[in-house]
Amino acid sequence: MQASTNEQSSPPPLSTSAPRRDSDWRLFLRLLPYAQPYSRPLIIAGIMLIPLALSAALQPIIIGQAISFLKQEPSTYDFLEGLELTQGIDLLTLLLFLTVVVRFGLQGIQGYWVTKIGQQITADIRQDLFRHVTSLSAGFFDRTPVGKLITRLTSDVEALGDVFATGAVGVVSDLFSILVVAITMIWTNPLLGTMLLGMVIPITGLIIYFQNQYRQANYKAREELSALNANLQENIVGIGVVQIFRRESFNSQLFQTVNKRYVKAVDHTIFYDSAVSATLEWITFAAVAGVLLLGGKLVEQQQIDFGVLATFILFSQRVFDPLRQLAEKFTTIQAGFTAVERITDLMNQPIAIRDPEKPTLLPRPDTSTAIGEVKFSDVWLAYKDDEYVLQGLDFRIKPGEKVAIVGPTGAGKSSLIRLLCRLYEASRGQVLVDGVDVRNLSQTELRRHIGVILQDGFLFSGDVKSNISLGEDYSLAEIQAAARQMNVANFIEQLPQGYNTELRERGTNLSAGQKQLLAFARVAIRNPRILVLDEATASLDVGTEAMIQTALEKLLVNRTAIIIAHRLSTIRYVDRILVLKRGRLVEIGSHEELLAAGGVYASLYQLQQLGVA
Ligand SMILES: Nc1ncnc2c1ncn2[C@@H]1O[C@H](COP(=O)(O)OP(=O)(O)OP(=O)(O)O)[C@@H](O)[C@H]1O
Repeated sequence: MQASTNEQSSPPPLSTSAPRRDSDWRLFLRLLPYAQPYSRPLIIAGIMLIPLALSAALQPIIIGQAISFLKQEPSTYDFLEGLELTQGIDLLTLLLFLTVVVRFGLQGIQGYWVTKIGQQITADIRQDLFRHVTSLSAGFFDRTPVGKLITRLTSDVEALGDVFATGAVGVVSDLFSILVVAITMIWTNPLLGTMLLGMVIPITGLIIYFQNQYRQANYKAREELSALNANLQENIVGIGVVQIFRRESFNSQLFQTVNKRYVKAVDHTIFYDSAVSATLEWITFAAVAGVLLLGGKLVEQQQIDFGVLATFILFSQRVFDPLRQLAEKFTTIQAGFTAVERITDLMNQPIAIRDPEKPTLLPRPDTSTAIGEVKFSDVWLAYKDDEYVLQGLDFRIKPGEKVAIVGPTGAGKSSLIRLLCRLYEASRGQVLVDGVDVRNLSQTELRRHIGVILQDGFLFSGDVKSNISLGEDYSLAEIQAAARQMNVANFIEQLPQGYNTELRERGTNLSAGQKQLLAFARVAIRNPRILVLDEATASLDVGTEAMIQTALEKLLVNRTAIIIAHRLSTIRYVDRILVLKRGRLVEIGSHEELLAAGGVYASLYQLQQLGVA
């Protein structure tokens, strides 16, 4: 099977400056699958909107009726006629009180419910996003700054959560209220009703315009925030280098530039946010003035009563009330939509390296066949289109063989290992483990059988025990056995809480050698058939290195091993040496053979002997 193109070079990067803007409706639809599990409570919350909106629309009518009733106007409803003054007023007060109870009661319950569901939906999205991001290929992480990813996983998801938490999702009920109030107004007095609605429509248009502008500005602001976080993250992770090279003030200036860009972007969002609030402020007063002007004339001409006029003055506030509410929730909602855009952008990142539908299993060890064979068959790799960093690699490593890979820096040693572990996929050719193409194996199966020890043994925050087991089901006895085998048991037992001692994130409370030995124990417990060591013995003192060498010798027994080493003196014990140069395999042979051949290896060796390289 030959892969035709290099998959990892094709996926689009996370979008940056130019916002790819979807309509609100399409964004809303993307959220729907998350809402589905909560459809029942959401429908009940939706039904609650009906009495809520009705009571909002009824209140101005009841107050208008009270005025009409007091003035004994013809527009008084039939059921009030014939009642005594106190009786009628009591009845209307009771009705008003009922609408108030319905509104406050239901609004509270509905708000609580929706917020709670919203938080659950947000948590589901966060969980999905985490799962997706951790499945993305190494290529994606190579081109995406960590700070940007963290922003999307934290503050973007949080911005979405805020839509629910701040009750901004209540705009649905606000919009429904506008509809009910509009119908009631037309039914009460078509002329005044039409006039008020005539004002609502262009204002809604204006608000939509400002909303769009706000969204664009907000997208930009979020991008700048990502850049800010990426810069921060880089400085914190690289603090050692920053301080040693006295780059503090230079980096501070760089940070200031990013910081200023962020402030500028946020300024734009504030402008559109204020524009909406200001528009609604004056329109409400303009509407009351309009009703007074037109309504006053109608009263004069005795076309309507005072009660109706009072009803419409209240309506003119009520109809803009939901719009005002919308404006208040507007920032949160737009930030929420921006967040959905950015979250879906991340969700849409294709998972470049997938497990096959029907994965093959690696042959199990039995007495007749040895396991741990590695074969590269005409393998090419380009990180970027057509820039091949590995070219036509063709070799076979026998089960149990110890092979070193050497070559000048940038020759492609680490890239070769990435292909073997399928962190990247070959642009052309096949990588086979025990005769099976790595693309036909599940990643779990492949990586279970390859133990990798990197230069910097990364430690997770957690105790020593869990840093060896890495969440898999090993008993304490097994963990202790692995630690003993790798000469690290004594050290662990001397720690304050032994195997339960908490290690700090990135293992800064351990020395490089101790971290290395823990990494050995982590691999030893898994008993892989192939061992990969990437510069594992670099940067250690002589004593620790001796300890590591003994541990390593034990680890190498009955396993295939591939060792990348710069210091050629450390790899004399290997069976064969593969020499890479500019992505090509230029020499293969034992130490003695290669020295005798007088090629690349021999000159590298001589340079190292002289202490030049
Ligand atoms: N993620 C990547 N994206 C693009 N190019 C890369 C990437 N990783 C490595 N390269 C390029 O591929 C080439 C081989 O790199 P690789 O890290 O495999 O070399 P190496 O032999 O392991 O080097 P060193 O000994 O310095 O670790 C280099 O030219 C490098 O610039």
